[in-house]
Amino acid sequence: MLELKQITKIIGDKTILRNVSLSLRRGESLAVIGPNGAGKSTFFKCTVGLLQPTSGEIILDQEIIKKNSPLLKKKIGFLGHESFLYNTLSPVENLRFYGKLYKVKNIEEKSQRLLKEVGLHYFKDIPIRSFSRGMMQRLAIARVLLPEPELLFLDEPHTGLDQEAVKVLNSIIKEKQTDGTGILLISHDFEQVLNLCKRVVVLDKGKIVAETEVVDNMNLQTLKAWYEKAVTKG
Ligand SMILES: Nc1ncnc2c1ncn2[C@@H]1O[C@H](COP(=O)(O)OP(=O)(O)OP(=O)(O)O)[C@@H](O)[C@H]1O
Repeated sequence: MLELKQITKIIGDKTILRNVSLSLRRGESLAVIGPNGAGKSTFFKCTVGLLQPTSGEIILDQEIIKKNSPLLKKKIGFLGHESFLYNTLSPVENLRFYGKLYKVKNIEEKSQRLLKEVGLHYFKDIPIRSFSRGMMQRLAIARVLLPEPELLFLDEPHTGLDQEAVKVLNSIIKEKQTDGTGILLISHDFEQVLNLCKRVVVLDKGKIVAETEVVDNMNLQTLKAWYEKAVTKG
């Protein structure tokens, strides 16, 4: 289980996150939504170990986590705004590279299976420089899944994707949920939030201002109305 306790991040003289506390269990799916500039990406970077919080604690399976901690690398798969893929390499070569970096066993077999799963099997040996955004994102997802993370953190993963790529991405996220993987989704897309998550928090001006369970009768309209109210209050 991941627990964030009173995370504050100050950069220069700007307080970007203020005492953010949250927890995420395996098999849970949590969305973080909020206006532009609310601090969502900074929150994401702190939780995946790319940024060190100014104060507060990140606890993963009872262990306090610091920036670049090996435990974070092992257990959390994250997909941020950068794909961390190499343009001159093919999908297979990219996965082989990351597989070695993360000491994955049976890299070749797992890579083939994942490339089929994300629909890139026919393009597996072509350098990715000519790939579309959707294809890149499919490969980025395969890269994240290769070490079989226990928690999957996704920052705006649907942005710029075509419908087919959205379908592939969502079916993978749902499959991982049923396998017990914890999902944290940062998104502007309320439809995807409703479709994929069971719990939603609103981050506004660096603070969590509201939280709700996604109940069965919640639709796009009720979610939006709840969000607007939370942001106006916050
Ligand atoms: N390295 C930095 N130095 C100074 N200010 C920063 C830095 N990173 C982020 N900020 C500021 O912190 C605030 C929150 O940024 P962040 O990118 O986390 O927000 P966000 O909610 O992800 O926004 P968006 O939805 O537009 O991506 C913004 O005002 C941003 O300009």
